[in-house]
Amino acid sequence: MRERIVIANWKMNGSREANALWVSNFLAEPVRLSCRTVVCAPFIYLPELTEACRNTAIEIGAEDVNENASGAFTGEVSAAMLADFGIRFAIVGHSERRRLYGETDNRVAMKAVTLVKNGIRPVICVGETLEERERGETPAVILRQLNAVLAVLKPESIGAIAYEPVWAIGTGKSADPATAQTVHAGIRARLVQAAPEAGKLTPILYGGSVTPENAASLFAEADIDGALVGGASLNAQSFYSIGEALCAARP
Ligand SMILES: O=C(CO)COP(=O)(O)O
Repeated sequence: MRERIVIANWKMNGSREANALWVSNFLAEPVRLSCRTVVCAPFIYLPELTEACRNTAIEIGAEDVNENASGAFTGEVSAAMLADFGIRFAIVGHSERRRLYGETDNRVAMKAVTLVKNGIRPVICVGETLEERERGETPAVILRQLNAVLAVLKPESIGAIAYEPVWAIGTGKSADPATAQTVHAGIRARLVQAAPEAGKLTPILYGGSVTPENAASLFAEADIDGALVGGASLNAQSFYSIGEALCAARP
């Protein structure tokens, strides 16, 4: 069976005090979620969060990584450094990184490779802009982003693919479940083409204005195996509710 995962992407939010409160609020929920639960946070908080979540159901991930092993890259963090702190997941290719910092498909693929080399599961984001969708380019854009990764990694090395339509991120306008499922099915088909067995097992997450209200309808779709949650993940109870919806949809 495919793994189910909910991932919080806190982006550039949080404080030591707010993070500690988040963890205690999440752990105060009486039932432990049966799906994998990951919190991706800014680099500086990762060691403290890792300690706070040791022996709990929460795993800690990074929001990005540098593609190089080490050297003169001022301000950057390598995969080996993340591994040194026991980090098991990292997001790469988030649309904010692609758009604001000019990350190319190839650079995203290199980041995924360095993570795998260091035993960290890459969560690879793909997604089209509104203009690309309106021009009917969604399948081609997703395939281009996915192919760059599949050129250097086998599907079994990919921790998860996250489909995040850029127009749905932070807008309150989630993709409707059928629209998301169509893209997820296309991603699944490409993964299976690359590896007939392993491709069936790669979790494909949806991200973009996921809330406790719309989560269940998204998770009812056959190829939506979880969520990458931004805004709603800043509230521990909301993020827990999204996890609950996933566990209920795929017991
Ligand atoms: O970018 C996202 C997660 O990586 C989605 O953000 P929102 O859930 O705030 O739309």
